[in-house]
Amino acid sequence: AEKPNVVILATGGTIAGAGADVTNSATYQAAKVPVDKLIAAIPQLQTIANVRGEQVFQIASESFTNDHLLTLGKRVAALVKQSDVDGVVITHGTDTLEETAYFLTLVVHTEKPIVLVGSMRPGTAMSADGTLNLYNAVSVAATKDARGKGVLVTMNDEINSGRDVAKVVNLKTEAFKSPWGPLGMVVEGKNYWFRLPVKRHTMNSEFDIEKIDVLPSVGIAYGAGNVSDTAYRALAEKGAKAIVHAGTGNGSVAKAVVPALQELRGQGIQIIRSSHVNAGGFVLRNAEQPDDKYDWVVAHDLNPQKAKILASVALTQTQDSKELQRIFWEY
Ligand SMILES: NC(=O)CC[C@H](N)C(=O)O
Repeated sequence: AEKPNVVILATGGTIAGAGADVTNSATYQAAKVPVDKLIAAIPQLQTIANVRGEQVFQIASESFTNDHLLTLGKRVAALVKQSDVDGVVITHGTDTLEETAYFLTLVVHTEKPIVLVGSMRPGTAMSADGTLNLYNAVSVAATKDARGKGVLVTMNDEINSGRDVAKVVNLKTEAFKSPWGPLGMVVEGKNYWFRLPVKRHTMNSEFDIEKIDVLPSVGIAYGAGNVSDTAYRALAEKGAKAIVHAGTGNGSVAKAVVPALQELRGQGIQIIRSSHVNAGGFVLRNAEQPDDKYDWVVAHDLNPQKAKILASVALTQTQDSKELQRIFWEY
């Protein structure tokens, strides 16, 4: 049989990082090594697929903007339409990898595998994890088994859903976890699957990158003890169309903040209650706060940064809070 064709879109991050010494596992510069060098370092890639690379960006992922998301999304959407492309791998910094993975899950209409991958150690370090992670990502993108399962993330031998995986530990190579468990494992270039995502994604999404040219501004403000309403009001003043409340516990909102959020909702800004508990928040509607009365939205199980992505994608299509809540339940 002919080998599948896999395109690697490189965006930077630690997987393209370089340090001064082999002992530098955490002190290094991200986004240094070009994609052709990453590919050339793993000749075994060519035994599983015809692999070619494109350098889309060369940045650390904390500097991703909405414009980067749109540029990358449109490139992925164009590639998956080509008959000579069977799968796409995206190398990415790990800090916002979960945001990009979720964004692509929402807006790219394809059954072809799209796999995001990063690393926790630069390629110059002892026990660098990038080569195996990239080999695994290409092997997943090259297989028909990965089709129709939504955007995937391969790190540390696990295959996770791009929808719910998050970076939950830094420094460790087991940095990425989904609160609902991995979809599968990849071992010696073979993938083994155990579950499927049930939320709407890719082919079944009502959103389409080809119809999105601007993402509305959505801000995140953090809940903690002794919090004030300053950050919420500042985001509103700078033109946020929605504010994600990165709340404590079940997205709870401090007494000092509730009046500001009621007022901002009155001005038309959408208020979205999420939770920043890091092993997986789960916000219940009308539990901690009377969301129906205040006309607020709850983020379901999405962490604040994923809630921000879904809100900005959804706001390209609706300004209605009920519709927004439906979208937060379905995606
Ligand atoms: N491990 C990493 O990739 C982190 C490096 C950098 N902060 C980034 O996200 O691009």
